Amino acid sequence: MIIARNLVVRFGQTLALAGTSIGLAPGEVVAVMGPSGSGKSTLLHVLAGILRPDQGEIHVGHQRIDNLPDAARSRMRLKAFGFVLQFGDLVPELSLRENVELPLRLLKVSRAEAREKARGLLTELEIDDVADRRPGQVSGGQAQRAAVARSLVHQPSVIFADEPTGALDSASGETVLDSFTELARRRATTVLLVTHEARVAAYADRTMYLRDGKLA
Ligand SMILES: Nc1ncnc2c1ncn2[C@@H]1O[C@H](COP(=O)(O)OP(=O)(O)OP(=O)(O)O)[C@@H](O)[C@H]1O
Repeated sequence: MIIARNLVVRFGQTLALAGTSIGLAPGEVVAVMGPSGSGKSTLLHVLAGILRPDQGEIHVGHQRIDNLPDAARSRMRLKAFGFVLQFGDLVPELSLRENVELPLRLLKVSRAEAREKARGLLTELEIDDVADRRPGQVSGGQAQRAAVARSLVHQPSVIFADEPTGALDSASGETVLDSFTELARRRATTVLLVTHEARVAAYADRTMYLRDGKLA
């Protein structure tokens, strides 16, 4: 699903990625672990087309993405990728339901169809009873489950998750990870899971270790 070769990213004197190559198969859940500053978030941002590498190539399916113009990369991100970040990153003014519908609305799916697709996921993630509340009016675990629903609703080919349960206590973190990985596997969605916690990486099919910008 994703093949990246010899990725190099520099921030001034810092070599954040030092010639890293990685391949993710369709439907695979892969964890990337490593100490603080080892380049995990940089790798995620580069693979997701948020950050352009200084060197190297990234292919998603049959398309090379690292050399696409910004507008084309943004469109591809919206269509083909989903994201779950540490603090959910939900729009605070919208209800959980509207947050989950958002990727579909941005892709010009009708309101009725977006509502129907969101409804299914809100039910599966057991947050349908709080779906009309805003992120500030629900628990951290419920908000993270809404972020998971939002990442899946447009059936992306890859979901990028950066410390998705880092802000939760371990019990709510496990509930979120259980449903996230179960739903992603059922839909054969590839997941790249960045974490420094072994108990989070345990949900993946395979774990890769980054150290000083290189995969071990
Ligand atoms: N925008 C930036 N400007 C300058 N240096 C940066 C920037 N982003 C990352 N770095 C540096 O690049 C290296 C890799 O950072 P990165 O955030 O990818 O690590 P990480 O493994 O995700 O760390 P953590 O687990 O602490 O989030 C670090 O040395 C970091 O200080």
